[in-house]
Amino acid sequence: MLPSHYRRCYGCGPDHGAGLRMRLTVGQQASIHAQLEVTDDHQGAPGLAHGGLLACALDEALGTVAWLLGTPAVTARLETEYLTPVPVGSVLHIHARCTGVTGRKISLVAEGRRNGPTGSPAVRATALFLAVDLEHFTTHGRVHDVAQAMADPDFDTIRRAFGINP
Ligand SMILES: CCCCC/C=C\C/C=C\C/C=C\C/C=C\CCCC(=O)SCCNC(=O)CCNC(=O)[C@H](O)C(C)(C)COP(=O)(O)OP(=O)(O)OC[C@H]1O[C@@H](n2cnc3c(N)ncnc32)[C@H](O)[C@@H]1OP(=O)(O)O
Repeated sequence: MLPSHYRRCYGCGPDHGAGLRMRLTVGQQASIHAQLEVTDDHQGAPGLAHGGLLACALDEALGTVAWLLGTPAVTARLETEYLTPVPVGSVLHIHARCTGVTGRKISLVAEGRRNGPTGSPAVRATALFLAVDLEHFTTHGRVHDVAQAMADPDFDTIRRAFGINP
């Protein structure tokens, strides 16, 4: 299981009061498994998950795959296909993987399945991430949030990302 890359991240941060609190685990090669429990707070229509929120959950898993490759990266493009509605109370089993790297460009795909990791896909995403350096965050982020993130005792590990399954 990977640690959160930022304690106040909406997708994975343990210190985000209203976030998704996703837990992400490393799969084979450059891939990530994650689960999203769809709750009352995630509705877009009565009893159904909001599509943008599902895209967010896939984005989180996709970004974590890029992080596994040893570099922070940001979403440049994210295309989502919604195949079946996802009711409140479902657990979405997400698998995201890298399909190729060209220079700074990282191509990725993800699927979210209901009723277990081998259930039929409810949502799919194709994404392009761009590898960035730390200055991307220090230049664009709000100053006091950046300072707080850099004061995290785990910051050195976070900025280096991971060399799992190299
Ligand atoms: C200090 C505290 C730091 C704490 C954090 C530290 C580490 C954490 C890092 C990672 C976290 C780990 C896990 C992540 C989990 C979740 C992730 C969520 C991810 C997000 O939620 S993240 C937010 C949304 N995201 C943005 O906020 C991006 C805004 N955006 C930009 O910041 C720029 O736009 C950027 C950087 C994307 C590119 O800008 P740039 O100047 O670097 O690159 P440039 O434009 O030169 O493009 C180079 C080549 O990419 C092609 N290209 C570019 N964009 C394209 C597109 N859209 N479609 C197709 N091709 C595209 C060009 O066509 C060219 O291609 P070619 O080389 O072939 O010509």
